[in-house]
Amino acid sequence: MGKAPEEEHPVKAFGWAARDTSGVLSPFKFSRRVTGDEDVRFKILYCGICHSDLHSLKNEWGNSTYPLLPGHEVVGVVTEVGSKVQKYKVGDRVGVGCMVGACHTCENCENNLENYCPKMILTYNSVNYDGTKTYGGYSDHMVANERYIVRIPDNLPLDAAAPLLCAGITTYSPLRYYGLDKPGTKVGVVGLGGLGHVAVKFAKAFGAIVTIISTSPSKKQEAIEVLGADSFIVSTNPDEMQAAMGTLDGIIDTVSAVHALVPLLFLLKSHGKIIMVGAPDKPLELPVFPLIIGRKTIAGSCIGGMKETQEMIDFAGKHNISPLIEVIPMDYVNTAIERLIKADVKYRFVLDVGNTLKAA
Ligand SMILES: NC(=O)c1ccc[n+]([C@@H]2O[C@H](COP(=O)([O-])OP(=O)(O)OC[C@H]3O[C@@H](n4cnc5c(N)ncnc54)[C@H](O)[C@@H]3O)[C@@H](O)[C@H]2O)c1
Ligand SMILES: [Zn+2]
Repeated sequence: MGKAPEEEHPVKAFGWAARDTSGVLSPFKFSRRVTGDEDVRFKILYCGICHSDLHSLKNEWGNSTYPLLPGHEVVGVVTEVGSKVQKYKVGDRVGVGCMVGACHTCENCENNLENYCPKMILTYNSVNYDGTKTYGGYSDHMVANERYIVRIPDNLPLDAAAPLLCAGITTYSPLRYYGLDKPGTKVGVVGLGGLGHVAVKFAKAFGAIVTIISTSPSKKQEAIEVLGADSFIVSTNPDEMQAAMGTLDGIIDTVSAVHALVPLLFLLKSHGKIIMVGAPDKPLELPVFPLIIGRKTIAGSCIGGMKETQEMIDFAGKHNISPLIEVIPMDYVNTAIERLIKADVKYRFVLDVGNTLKAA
């Protein structure tokens, strides 16, 4: 039997965790390590709620261990730094995204792609170098090696910057890697939630012509007037889908549940690509003929490396890209999760941890 979460490390910590697959969160006492030589400790002020938190809370991917304390869009202010920390000082505005560790010797790590390291340590529901569990950002403070700390640009509000640490990098990285970042490129975005709406903002900032493909006609006006999308297709409307056939260079697919790929393949030009970032818990159906005809690609992408994450958030600062958020108190978290299941959020819940997380 290992030690209780509260006794594992010297520094007391407090947050909200789920104890079982019901996913219901409640106050939870645990502990975090002392600030190591290369560590940055920060007080958490805000934490975004990603759909991955929901998948994990309810063990939809089959890999959850409990207690599970989610949160990987974590921002706050530095309270302590280790003696060898170079880049940060007390008072800096910083964040942590989906990872807090990797092997640092494999080919991916050497190429600044810690996100593809087989030994990547996730911010929560993962195992630390010392064998203890990782706990996420629905909590009072965080400690991480400075390599996994991101500096938040001065002009970005901290609450709205939080979602960039997952939703931001997860959409920025494939737009860049798959060449969908060129002015005039025709980019489709499927699923207008947390990831999707940020994908629209980045694609627009790159100069792309952006089409949203959504099941919800009610989102159209805002998508065009507020998010700046160039067009909006209702995926359940055959006429609109038919009219857009063969028009897109690439599609970022952020849908969190099982859905049809073939209608999306038909929207692509020849040589077009669909990049899957949404992570449904069950396999999607993929007939190959719509792929062969027109030499189309279906690919995937997982968050982004730390170097690219800093680049992404600096780009967001430069172009004033702020996710649209609904800031909520900590004790609203279970209601927020229920609303996220119904896609009832525009477009990201962000927990006001700093003002509303009360120690037991
Ligand atoms: N690849 C990665 O690195 C990565 C990173 C973060 C999140 N994710 C995954 O991306 C997905 C989206 O995350 P999010 O936080 O943006 O979620 P979200 O709930 O904010 O958005 C999901 C969107 O998908 C739409 N949707 C749901 N079911 C649908 C269906 N059957 N058909 C069409 N549209 C549907 C919803 O209306 C919503 O707009 C999740 O599966 C999440 O786990 C992956
Ligand atoms: Zn996420």
